[in-house]
Amino acid sequence: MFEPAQENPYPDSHVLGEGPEPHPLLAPVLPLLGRWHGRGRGQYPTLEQDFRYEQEIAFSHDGRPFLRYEARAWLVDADGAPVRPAGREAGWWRVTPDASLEVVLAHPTGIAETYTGRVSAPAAAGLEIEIETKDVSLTPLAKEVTGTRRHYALDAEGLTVVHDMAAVGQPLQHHLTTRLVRRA
Ligand code: HEM
Repeated sequence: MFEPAQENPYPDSHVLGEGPEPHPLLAPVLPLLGRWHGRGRGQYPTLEQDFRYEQEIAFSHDGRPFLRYEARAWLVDADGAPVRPAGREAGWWRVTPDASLEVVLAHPTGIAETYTGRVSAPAAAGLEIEIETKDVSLTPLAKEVTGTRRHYALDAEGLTVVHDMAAVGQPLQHHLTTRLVRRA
């Protein structure tokens, strides 16, 4: 009934210089492009114990003014051995002409978040991004999350992500900090 489909002519790229030319509006966030891997520590007042994890993050683009974002984490024990899969999320980071960000993220735990935020470059080769939820939407079985704020800081050493969360009756406070390096 249909002709055979052709190869996708608009592939995503994680690497500058490969694939489509990045859209000019992406300039402020281009240092994020690529695959990142790191370790983190987490806590929340409702949890008996703090926890450790590893995380992979990937940012790519298809030539339009947004990044595709995906992250997955797994808990590790004190020796770094894997314990079990943990948080996963995926979404889109749209960059506006005034270098503001509009971010949409979805979680397998029934949580969908929209964020607004901004990019700043405080030091040469550095990058700081802060995004805060505008809305959080929950499926019936999701845990109650009412807001989150994320801070991304990129310097010569790598990428640090700090994630604060208001959830399960608690005010906005620290849940996660991850330190990542670019994956070859
Ligand atoms: C690196 C990613 C993440 C890791 C490693 C992580 C890890 C954890 C762990 C270990 C717990 C304790 C419960 C359990 O053992 O499953 C937990 C609880 C929780 N997390 Fe996360 N999390 C991550 C991301 C997120 C995100 C993105 C959100 C919200 C959008 C979130 C919201 C929550 C909530 C609401 C709880 C339940 C607290 C409670 O019921 O007392 N987490 N997380």
